[in-house]
Amino acid sequence: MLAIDVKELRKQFKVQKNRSGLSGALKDLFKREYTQVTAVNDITFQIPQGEICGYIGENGAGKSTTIKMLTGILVPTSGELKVNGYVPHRDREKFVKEIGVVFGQRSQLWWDIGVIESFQLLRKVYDVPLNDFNRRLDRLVERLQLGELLNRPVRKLSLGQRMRCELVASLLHNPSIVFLDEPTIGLDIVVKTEIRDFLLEMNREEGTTILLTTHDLQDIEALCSRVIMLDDGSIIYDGGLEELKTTWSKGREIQFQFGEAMSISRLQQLTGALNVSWTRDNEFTASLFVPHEVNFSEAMGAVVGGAPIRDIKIFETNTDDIVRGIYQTGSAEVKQSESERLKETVNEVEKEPVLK
Ligand SMILES: Nc1ncnc2c1ncn2[C@@H]1O[C@H](COP(=O)(O)OP(=O)(O)OP(=O)(O)O)[C@@H](O)[C@H]1O
Repeated sequence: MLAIDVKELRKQFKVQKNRSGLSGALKDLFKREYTQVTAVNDITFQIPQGEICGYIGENGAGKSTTIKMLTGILVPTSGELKVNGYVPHRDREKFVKEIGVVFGQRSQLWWDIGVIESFQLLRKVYDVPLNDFNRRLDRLVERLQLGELLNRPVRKLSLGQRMRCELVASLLHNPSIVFLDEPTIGLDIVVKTEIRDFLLEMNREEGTTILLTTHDLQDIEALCSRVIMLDDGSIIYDGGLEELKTTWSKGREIQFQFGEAMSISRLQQLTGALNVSWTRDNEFTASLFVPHEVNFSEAMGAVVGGAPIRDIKIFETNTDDIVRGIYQTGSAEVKQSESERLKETVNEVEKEPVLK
């Protein structure tokens, strides 16, 4: 059975229009006008059990709305949706026992009471047998080092401490699917790493399926083999993270610092017929973009063998840049070749006066 099975899922919100000015406000009083916002636009995807999948997109792309439908908080406008075989908004009572949810920006713990009391209340909500609860709580408390925090009220915890408690709260009933909406938001790198390690371990040992929403692509790199990317309510990419990186990074950039001044025509002479492109930073420094289809050592050898070199730096395109590029074009399909882009840069540089 699939953990998550979504077909043509859509969510539209009816939003009241506000007309401008006093007369507009008066008109609004007597006759309201509404407009439709399509937050999620006929998306289809499946997640097998035991997978950790990243769900990413710019602000307002529709991530939280999807998670809210998957967890039964919102009713879809149309489409089909099954989580562990249940229709979330219909089978809520049975369904909630199988899922854990963490909304990084909201707490499921009671603010003024001790953490342990919140956990005990959640045991009652989820109807967890006392022995199972105690066993699981002991393990989680030890693993996430919460021992000293259990009797403190939630309002007195730091953000990192609270987030570790939120995770425990979402896992006390041993769910097989966990939805994490920005679980590392605002945390320092130490706590982020602890949480990532814990999630990986839980996935490995217990086979827990995780759907993770985040703006921190290092969360995705550390945890997810697959990523679903959303733009304006539609899925624009669904596949492996490595595949996304190779398809989109297009190649590598080598920055050369030369021992003598180099003109753009001399640089181009060095690499001859190779399908690479140059960007000249100043008279002694230039960057060479080598697309994946060009042999990297051949390109490097052509330059090193033909000009005096002082220093070389090699840059891989990082995931943040790749994803930013996709967000900007709004599609993981339509893309301008990186080498074409860099050729344009060279043309612009050529037009500039040569630095002396
Ligand atoms: N209750 C609502 N009523 C009206 N519009 C809504 C409602 N909830 C969300 N929207 C709209 O739906 C769209 C998607 O919002 P959503 O919160 O799902 O995006 P998101 O990808 O989670 O963004 P963020 O990264 O900022 O949390 C936005 O245009 C938002 O304004």
